[in-house]
Amino acid sequence: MDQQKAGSKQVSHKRVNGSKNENSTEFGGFVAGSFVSKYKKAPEALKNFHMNDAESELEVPRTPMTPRTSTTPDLVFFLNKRSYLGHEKSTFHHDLELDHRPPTREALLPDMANSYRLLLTGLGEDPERQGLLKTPERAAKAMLFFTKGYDQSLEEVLNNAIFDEDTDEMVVVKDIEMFSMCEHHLVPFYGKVSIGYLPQGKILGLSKLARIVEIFSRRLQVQERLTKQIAIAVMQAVRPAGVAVVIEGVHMCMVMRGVQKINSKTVTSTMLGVFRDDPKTREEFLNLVHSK
Ligand SMILES: Nc1nc2c(ncn2[C@@H]2O[C@H](COP(=O)(O)OP(=O)(O)OP(=O)(O)O)[C@@H](O)[C@H]2O)c(=O)[nH]1
Repeated sequence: MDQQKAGSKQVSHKRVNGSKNENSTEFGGFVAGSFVSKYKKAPEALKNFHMNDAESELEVPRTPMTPRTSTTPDLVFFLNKRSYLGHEKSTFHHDLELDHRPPTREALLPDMANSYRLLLTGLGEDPERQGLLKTPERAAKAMLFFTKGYDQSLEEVLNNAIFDEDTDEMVVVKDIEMFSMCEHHLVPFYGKVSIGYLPQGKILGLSKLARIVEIFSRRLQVQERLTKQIAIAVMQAVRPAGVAVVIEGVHMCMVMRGVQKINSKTVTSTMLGVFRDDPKTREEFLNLVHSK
């Protein structure tokens, strides 16, 4: 993953004419209703599952909140439908491509693989032919990797890499590579994320900005929500005077199928706090993002 981020650039730049507005963060506006109310119809195990406070605060409407199976044996049982397997017994444990911590969703793999087997049959393929024999398992693992962000929390990812620093200069990390999955077609969209914030006494470990991108991009997404979630997470992590996020994305659902526009790019932005209120601060950020 670190290799993946090798192309990202960090810029620290003095703020010019940026006025602070302590009361202007819009962060609270995105807080959605409780987890339980979203899963009213879910089985008991799911209803009783509690996200940690940090993550639930980050949720915006329509965000899928996949339970984190690592800490909830009952939930693993529910998802696995057959029996609860401790992680230590799982044959997938060392095989899974998740790099952030021991895999937690391996209990899903058999059911997911069966679904892929059905899919292959639906396509008119023979899942028993040699080339496809292991495809359902491979595809299931790949899908878990593409959505590994459901298994991550902001708190864990930040790992306390928040430092007291007497600075109010703009920090920008730009061109962070991003890979996500379109929630409408289950095909990838990818692009670059640029994040800026104006610290007020606290700064964030630089790599953590890229890790925040991973938490929210490795899910089923729409680009608008992804942009907003990243901004809110940075706001929550260091309570800066403002956060700006710009994403430029290419959606394979518009390239490989459908309207088939191979050169189109989608640009989304979220501006919070001083970036929203002060045009000069916003302009400074956008200039830094667009500079070579
Ligand atoms: N706003 C937004 N739309 C997205 C995103 N990803 C995919 N879409 C759109 O989701 C829409 C789904 O539209 P539908 O008409 O229900 O599906 P469809 O028949 O597959 O649409 P076409 O892609 O136009 O063929 C399409 O317009 C996609 O371009 C995203 O990140 N943000």
